[in-house]
Order: sequence, then C-alpha cells, then structure tokens
Amino acid sequence: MVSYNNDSFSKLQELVERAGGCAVMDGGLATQLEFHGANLHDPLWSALCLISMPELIYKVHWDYLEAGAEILVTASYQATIQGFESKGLSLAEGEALLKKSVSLACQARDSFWEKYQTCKEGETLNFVIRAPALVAASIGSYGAFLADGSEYSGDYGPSMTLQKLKDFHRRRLQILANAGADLLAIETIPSKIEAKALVELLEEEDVKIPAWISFNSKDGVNAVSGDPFVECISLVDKSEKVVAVGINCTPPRFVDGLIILARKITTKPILVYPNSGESYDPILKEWLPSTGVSDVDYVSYVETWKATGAAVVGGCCRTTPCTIRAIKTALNKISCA
Ligand SMILES: C[S+](C)CC[C@H](N)C(=O)O
Ligand SMILES: N[C@@H](CCS)C(=O)O
Ligand SMILES: [Zn+2]
Repeated sequence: MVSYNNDSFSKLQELVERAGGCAVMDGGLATQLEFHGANLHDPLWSALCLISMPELIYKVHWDYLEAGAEILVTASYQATIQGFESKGLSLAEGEALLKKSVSLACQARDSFWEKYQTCKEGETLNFVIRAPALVAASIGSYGAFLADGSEYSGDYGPSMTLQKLKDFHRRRLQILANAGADLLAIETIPSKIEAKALVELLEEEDVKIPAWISFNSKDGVNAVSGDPFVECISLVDKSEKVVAVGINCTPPRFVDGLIILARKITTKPILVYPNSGESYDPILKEWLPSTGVSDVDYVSYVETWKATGAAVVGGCCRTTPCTIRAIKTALNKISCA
C-alpha cells in the first residue's frame, strides 16, 4: 500500500488547492453497483456486496477513478456490525468486512495511481493525476442501518436518545478509524442529535483521522429531521476532529442556498454531493422515476456551487461515473476560463 508522510487534513487541503479550489469526489456507489448487476433489495443494501461480490465494489471504485474522482467513499455506508450479525455473521466477521470496505478502496486507489501516475493528459484519460486519490470511510446514519429510509426523516421514534446513538455508532467508528482510510465520511446525517453523538464519539475515541460530517435536506433550509441546517453546521463546526462539512443526498436545486447558509457559519471546506433529485421508496428499495435531473442539468449547477464556496463537488445516490466525468470537465472549463 502507498504510504504517506503528511496528515490527512493537509492532504485534503492540498487536494483542493491543487484542483484550483474545487476538487472532485466520486458519485453514487450503490447506483453503480446496481448498474453492474448487483441486487441491493436487502436490509444491508450496498453492504451486501462486501459479502457477496467484493470485486464489484473494487470495479466501481475504479470506474469513479477513471471518471476523475479524487476522493473515494467506501462501501461501508450501510455496513454495520449489527446488520452483519443479523445475517448470522460473527463480530469478528463483521469487523473484517468493515476493514475490507476500506482495503478495497485503497487497493483501487493504489493500483490506479501506479498505472496512471506518469500518464500525460489525453493519453488515456483526459486529465492528469497529480496525486493518489483520498479514501474516505463512509459512516451512514442509524437510519441507514434500519433500512427503512429513515435517514430521510431522522425519525427514530420517541425512545431514541443521544446515548443509544452513541452506543450504536461506537464500534464501527473505532474500526473504520483504524482501517487505513485517510478520512471518515460521516454522511446523510439527518439531525442534530445524531451529529452530536458522532462528534462526541470522535472526541471520546480520540479518532486519529479527520472526519467530514454531511447532512441531507429536503427543503434547502433544514436538515431532513427539521433541525435548522445552520444549527447542524454550527454544532459540527466546533469540533476540531471535523475538518470539513457537507451537504449530500439532497436535491441539487437546494444546494447553492445550503452552501450560502453553511458559509455564514464555518470556514471549513464544504463538500457537496447531491443526489439526482429523485425520491427513494424504502419499501420497494427503488428510486421513483422522472423527478430527477439529467447529468447535463446537474452539471449546470457546478459553476454556482464552486462560486458559492464548495471545495469539493461529487454526487450521491443516482449519480454515476458519467455525472462525475461531466463535473470534472465543467470544473476544468471554469478554471481555464
Ligand atoms: C441512501 S438510501 C437510498 C440507502 C438505502 C436505505 N437505507 C434502505 O435500506 O432502504
Ligand atoms: N455513500 C452511499 C450513499 C449515501 S446516501 C453510496 O454512494 O451508495
Ligand atoms: Zn445518497
């Protein structure tokens, strides 16, 4: 594995600087797994592939690297020890699968760097790679584990407490923080209470790699739970362990307003990786057609997102390597203009 001598926060900053102020991350991992034939109609959703088809996860990471992604998010979004246990796997097996999610992304990143580091622009890829991509270990919300779509409401019932959320998240966070990733991608977080649980855990567990925390919204003002977005950002901004904040799995039309709100609160880098704007049906485990935006429309937002203050742009659910390729091209055009 490639070893690095600078810390991950500098690596994120350097990545953004090298990219001219706005770097590119990957797109929907689960979406591309499905494109390659994976069936994710299961409570483990994309994490099922860690058990049944890990080589497909490697392939999807590779697809996104070829599309221009400079940050890869691992397949651990819905991978939890509790979820693996409900499939009959042991604690040790569950922990090994979490580590595997990171090693698959690291292996793809390292092989890609080895293959293309000396490649000139236009030779094979239409961009130059100046450094290996970063690997961000995904930590999805409690709602992702519930597999009922409640990451889009944050409604975990009246008996949910801060302590229960911390108990739920603790072990996976420990494992992923020590698995060789550059960053933790704490993503699709619906509420303040869940963000607070995770921020407290980062401190209590003395996590040594930096984290980003990313919220989702369905109205452009609040996180999906109804907690004001600015309060969510303000909460995570105070943590030194949180080196960037994000907006993800949110319809593109809300993103520029959310960047403006975040910018008023934080000087940390802002990542934006919206979904296609479609709605998810958690019973069918499918996306409802025809409410999303095309890649062309999605990319028309990129210039505004960069101008408004996004340091990293990518995609979440229902975005593909085509989306990421188009974002990369759009950002190159802006910096050459
Ligand atoms: C981000 S959602 C599309 C992930 C899948 C959801 N947690 C489910 O299991 O239905
Ligand atoms: N990171 C996950 C989705 C989060 S909503 C994925 O790309 O499949
Ligand atoms: Zn998503």
